[in-house]
Amino acid sequence: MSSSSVFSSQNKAAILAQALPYIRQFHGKTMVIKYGGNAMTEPALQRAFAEDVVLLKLVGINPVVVHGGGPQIETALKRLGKKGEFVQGMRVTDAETMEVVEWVLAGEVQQDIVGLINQAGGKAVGLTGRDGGMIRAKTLNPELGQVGDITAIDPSVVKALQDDQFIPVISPIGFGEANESYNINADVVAARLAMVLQAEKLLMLSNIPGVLDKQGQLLTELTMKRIDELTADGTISGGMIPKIAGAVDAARSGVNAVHIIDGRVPHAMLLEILTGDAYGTMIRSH
Ligand SMILES: Nc1ncnc2c1ncn2[C@@H]1O[C@H](COP(=O)(O)OP(=O)(O)O)[C@@H](O)[C@H]1O
Ligand SMILES: CC(=O)N[C@@H](CCC(=O)OP(=O)(O)O)C(=O)O
Repeated sequence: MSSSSVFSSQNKAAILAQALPYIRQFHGKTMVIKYGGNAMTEPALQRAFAEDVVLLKLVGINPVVVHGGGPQIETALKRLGKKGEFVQGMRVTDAETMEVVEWVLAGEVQQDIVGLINQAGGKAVGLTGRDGGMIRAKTLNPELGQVGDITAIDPSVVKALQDDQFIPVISPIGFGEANESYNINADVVAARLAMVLQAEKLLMLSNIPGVLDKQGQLLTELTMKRIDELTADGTISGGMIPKIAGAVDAARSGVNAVHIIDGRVPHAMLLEILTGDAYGTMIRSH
């Protein structure tokens, strides 16, 4: 069905006009967008995502993209006869896995996103946490190998790029005291960057409608108390653990709005930012 048969001209005009107060409110503000590996599997959806990012930039909002790539790393490991192992949503990362992680994230995944944003008319620049000395890390837990715990973030390279109208696209890789590489969960990087950049919003795009309860129903809003309950009873598990932890940290540290939204819904991010409609799960700081 073409979109013209769904929306009348008046409806389209109403939707566009609705965006104006949001464009005004968010002009000049930074929004950190976590683009999860599970949300980037469909070419048409990837193009829609890139268009949304460019549109945000063109209306004066500063998008900063932090990408994941868990499933893409998994595919590459499989080719080498290896299988990923996760503990509490973190990939156990031996030296060989670290090489694959860097090669996949800073290679094909990042370059695909950069290419699509540029094709859509933006000026994207791919970075890892090494660039501009952005993300310093240390070992999180020796049992997880080279999984990084962020010790410091220097966002000056991101700010410089933003000021020159570039769109930063960041791979979640950090570096340590001896210049060693660290694999950091992309949700954690996005949340920490949102905090240091004092972002207006942190949007996390995944392959689920939002946070679901035990019955699989969408929870549209989550308070800290409810998050504690859902974590304690195991409703929040696997990849949702670092996502929620990052969301909570960001919400508590002054990021105005933190949303977990469905990256499989075309333009969900744009609708969330530029209309009065609520999508996915919003995490509250109290
Ligand atoms: N309560 C929950 N609600 C929704 N998803 C959950 C929940 N608990 C665990 N998950 C899992 O978390 C996954 C999202 O995290 P992750 O796989 O890291 O996604 P991404 O790669 O998009 O960051 C979901 O696909 C789902 O399997
Ligand atoms: C330590 C850790 O788990 N790192 C992640 C980094 C990529 C990521 O976070 O990708 P998604 O956002 O697609 O899950 C990993 O190796 O899979």
